[in-house]
Amino acid sequence: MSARTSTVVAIDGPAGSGKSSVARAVAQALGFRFLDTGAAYRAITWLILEQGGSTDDEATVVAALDGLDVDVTVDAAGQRVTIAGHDVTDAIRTERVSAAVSGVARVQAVRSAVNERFREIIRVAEPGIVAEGRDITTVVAPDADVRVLLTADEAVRIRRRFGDVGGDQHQVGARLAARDAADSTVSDFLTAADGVTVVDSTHLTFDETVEAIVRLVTEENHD
Ligand SMILES: Nc1ncnc2c1ncn2[C@@H]1O[C@H](COP(=O)(O)OP(=O)(O)O)[C@@H](O)[C@H]1O
Ligand SMILES: Nc1ccn([C@@H]2O[C@H](COP(=O)(O)OP(=O)(O)O)[C@@H](O)[C@H]2O)c(=O)n1
Repeated sequence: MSARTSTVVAIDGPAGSGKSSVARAVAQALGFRFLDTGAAYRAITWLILEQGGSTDDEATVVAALDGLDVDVTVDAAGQRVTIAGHDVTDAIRTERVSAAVSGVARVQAVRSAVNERFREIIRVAEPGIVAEGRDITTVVAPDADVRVLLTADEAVRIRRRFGDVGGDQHQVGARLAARDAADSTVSDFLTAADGVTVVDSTHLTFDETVEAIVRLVTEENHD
């Protein structure tokens, strides 16, 4: 038994599996906080691109950590991300950032720095928090009360992402697959670790997916 009184729900999974939208809805249903950890990696990526750098160059990525002032805040109104005082909540969602973010995520010094901040956010969250990303169930919060690997077939994930961003479906699919391939060399979010429950949303509606996870939390709290 941990001394923690709040409930921590950890969700990992590949791109387009529904992590951020489902996690946000689960948090709303339970009255919990919500943490989208990918936003921090995206913010650092945004900063490097803004400065004209390339995330392919590890030295550039490490240099961006020097004096880094990235803040992920979560309150009732949702999550805001600022970097060096700029609100980048919307700017970090562009395809340009998505295409470059894996270069930042593979740098261990970045992961250690952001994980420290995530753990602090999770530690103080009341009455609970839903945190989602690629390594929440395994590295950031392996002791979470409920740990979920949210999956869906790749074709379905591509269709969902295409529905959000539009453009050329073939290109959207190629980019999503390339990002998952790069990210999976860093974190294993394609197979469930011990004690992690797989929720496959391929044939579930959005609401059914949210309900499946809320049920896991409710069951855990009644144990
Ligand atoms: N079970 C589901 N059924 C249908 N659409 C879904 C489902 N889960 C998520 N979506 C939709 O798929 C899209 C991608 O979800 P998102 O939360 O951005 O995924 P991720 O954060 O894993 O990349 C969103 O438009 C979301 O509403
Ligand atoms: N816990 C996490 C979360 C995100 N990431 C990285 O951050 C990127 C953006 O994450 P995201 O959750 O916003 O991605 P989407 O699947 O929502 O597009 C991922 O492609 C990973 O490179 C990570 O390495 N570890």
